[in-house]
Amino acid sequence: MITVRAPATSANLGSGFDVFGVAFDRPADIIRVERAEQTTIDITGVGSQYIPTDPDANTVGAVVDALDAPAHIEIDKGVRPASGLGSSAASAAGAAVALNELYNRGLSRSELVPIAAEGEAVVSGTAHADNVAPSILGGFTIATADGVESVSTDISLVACLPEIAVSTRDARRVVPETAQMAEVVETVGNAATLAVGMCRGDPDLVGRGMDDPLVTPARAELITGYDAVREAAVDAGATGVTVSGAGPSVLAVCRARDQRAVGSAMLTAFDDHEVDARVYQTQVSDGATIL
Ligand SMILES: Nc1ncnc2c1ncn2[C@@H]1O[C@H](COP(=O)(O)OP(=O)(O)O)[C@@H](O)[C@H]1O
Ligand SMILES: N[C@@H](CCOP(=O)(O)O)C(=O)O
Repeated sequence: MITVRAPATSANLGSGFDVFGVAFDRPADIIRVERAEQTTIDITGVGSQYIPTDPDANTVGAVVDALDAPAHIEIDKGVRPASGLGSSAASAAGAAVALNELYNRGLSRSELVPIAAEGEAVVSGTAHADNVAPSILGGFTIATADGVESVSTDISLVACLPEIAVSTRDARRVVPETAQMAEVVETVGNAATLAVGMCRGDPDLVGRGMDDPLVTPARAELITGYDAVREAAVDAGATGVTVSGAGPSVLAVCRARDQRAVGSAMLTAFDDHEVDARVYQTQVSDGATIL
């Protein structure tokens, strides 16, 4: 049996829609795989009652197919589904790393990224790799059609997960189909600023680079209290705030010393809108680990 811990992730970071991602140190999914004639899936943990065990509907099933690696797969969910914290991706990433090991396929971590992304196509309709890339490789990742880059960095994060469910499939429907050239120019500038900030470990640059005039405003409408939560986080010291992935989690970047205050301010702002929430104080961390 092979056991893998695959972390939660936050995709987009505002200006890097479908491209940027970061790995968290927690929460995480634990994936256990054993060789079998036919693939079967058992699921426990947070939100497991909402996740299909049919391999054709679960993100790990697509990974089994892509690696031709039938197995009995146990998924212990630490990452709540429909959270904006890469729940479906954590399982797919963990399964890709575990099955590659179980069947000695010999693929590199980078080569496993497009394979795990096939799992995302099952649930969201698009094989976007911006969650599976950091869950497999760790760090800050840039995933494009031509490959994936990963940078280790020391950046503190706060993710606030409200008791609201937003499916990635639904949240992709609100993304505008066209953009004005001025919006494209602004987004390119912000994305470049963010990437430099990650390389330098500079929370001010990262926060400045998270602004996005295209996707985030449409997604924010799906999150009760988003504007108040954003404002509260900034007042408490966050250098940047955006929707985590497709939402409903809200992601803040800050200095380590401000993490507690930022988290507390975000919780209070959601509470003011009668939304229960929980907070993860985390930092950009390693990818999937074979235990
Ligand atoms: N292994 C899995 N883990 C989590 N969700 C899964 C898994 N397989 C399929 N799903 C489905 O994917 C959807 C959640 O994925 P998604 O909407 O992308 O949310 P998240 O942002 O948390 O990844 C749910 O409908 C869930 O049933
Ligand atoms: N780029 C995707 C990311 C979805 O992330 P998730 O954590 O919400 O699954 C998108 O924005 O649709």
